[in-house]
Amino acid sequence: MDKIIVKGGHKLTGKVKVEGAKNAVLPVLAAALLASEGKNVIRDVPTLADVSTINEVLRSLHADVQYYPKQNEVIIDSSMELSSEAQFEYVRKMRASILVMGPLLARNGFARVALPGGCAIGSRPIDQHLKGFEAMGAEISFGHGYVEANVNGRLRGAKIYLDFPSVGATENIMTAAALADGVTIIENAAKEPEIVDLANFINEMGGHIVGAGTDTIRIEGVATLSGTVHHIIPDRIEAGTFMVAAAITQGDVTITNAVPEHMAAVISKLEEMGVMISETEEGLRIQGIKPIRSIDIKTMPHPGFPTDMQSQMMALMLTATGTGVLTETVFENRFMHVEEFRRMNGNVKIEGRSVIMNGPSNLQGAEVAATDLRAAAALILAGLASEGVTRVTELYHLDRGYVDFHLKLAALGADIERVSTESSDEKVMQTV
Ligand SMILES: CC(=O)N[C@H]1[C@@H](OP(=O)(O)OP(=O)(O)OC[C@H]2O[C@@H](n3ccc(=O)[nH]c3=O)[C@H](O)[C@@H]2O)O[C@H](CO)[C@@H](O)[C@@H]1O
Ligand SMILES: C=C(OP(=O)(O)O)C(=O)O
Repeated sequence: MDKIIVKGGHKLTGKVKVEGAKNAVLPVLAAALLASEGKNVIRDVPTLADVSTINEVLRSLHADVQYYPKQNEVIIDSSMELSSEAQFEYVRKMRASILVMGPLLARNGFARVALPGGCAIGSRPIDQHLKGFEAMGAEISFGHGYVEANVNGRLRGAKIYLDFPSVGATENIMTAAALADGVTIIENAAKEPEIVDLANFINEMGGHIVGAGTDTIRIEGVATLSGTVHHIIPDRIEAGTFMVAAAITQGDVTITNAVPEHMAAVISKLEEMGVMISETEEGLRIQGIKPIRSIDIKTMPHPGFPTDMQSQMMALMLTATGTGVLTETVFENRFMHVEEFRRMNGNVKIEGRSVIMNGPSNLQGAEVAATDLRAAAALILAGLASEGVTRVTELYHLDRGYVDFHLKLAALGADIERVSTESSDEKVMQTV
């Protein structure tokens, strides 16, 4: 098992490039199954554990998947007859495996997918996905830990109102509707940039989708979709994570390949704390200052403040002066990292769906365990600003969503390394 060992107290400076977005590439790779002709070539694919997992899911469904991690490219041929079953071993590893359900139902008229169940951040039901499939004429049934959707003939276009703008439900319904008979309207749809990327990809395959990025999406079903070449958008959460890394070390970092329009809420909240942010020719420049001000934040669906930046922002808020309140409204249980921050001497307490911080905390290095992938990044960020050495374990969470995180931080000047727990390298760091 690996560990990241970070010694705090170094200002980060320099440039860092963000990868293609994890939350865009997973739905796009799942949606590639819609193509019954030609091959899909997906570019700017980040080399993440989740990408390997979705590739395995697609292969288990009999698609031909060629992965070229060094070229950041995946080529998928899904023109053959596809299997309809996504097994538990994949869905358990990665919830986004549920996103094959829409394409399979559209292509085969039948899909059987293991129920994802809960995870470290909440119960995460899929009722809104299923409500959409049902409205399009599918019959839903459950048994032996699987959910099945079955349609007699083709799916039919329908008007679907989502009770909550769920990202996954919007994506699954959009892919199912892309090959349905007639027009589907999704109301109260999710508006995340990753939804727009998916709609663009489907349109590049020959689909007819308008309105992605607004709360009403109109999908006119087509008879067939064909392979295309698609570039994945940059990862706004990875970019935000490096913005916090710059701010928490009072550093001066330029982030290249970020799309500022995708990050308005994060930029605005960092500026409210006193962090200086400017758009330069090279990218987004972040200059941290000390002291920074405490603020209040509430996570919301896009364009609100993203829940996937909540734990990283909490690390920064711990170093701010005054009282700050961070409220999580998207997931019911995304505060597992709070106890780990307390182990680092963070002055933080949970009250219902909010966390209250009285700062600045005098953060101290400690042994901590990542509880989900953003928590993994957040604990490392807190380590950058702590006195002494922090050791972060359970790094399989980090590997789901960050490419070479410690190497990128080291290139910016962080004192950080990743060791296997069997390694004696750690002893060298323990002397500091
Ligand atoms: C692979 C991917 O893109 N993951 C992202 C996606 O997850 P995901 O697509 O799972 O997130 P959703 O937007 O669907 O979930 C948001 C909330 O809605 C609830 N819900 C969702 C569906 C449903 O049918 N019923 C229901 O009650 C969930 O339990 C959760 O509380 O969006 C989340 C919210 O921005 C991000 O944190 C995840 O990083
Ligand atoms: C919660 C996340 O991802 P997933 O939906 O894949 O668990 C995330 O990216 O922070």
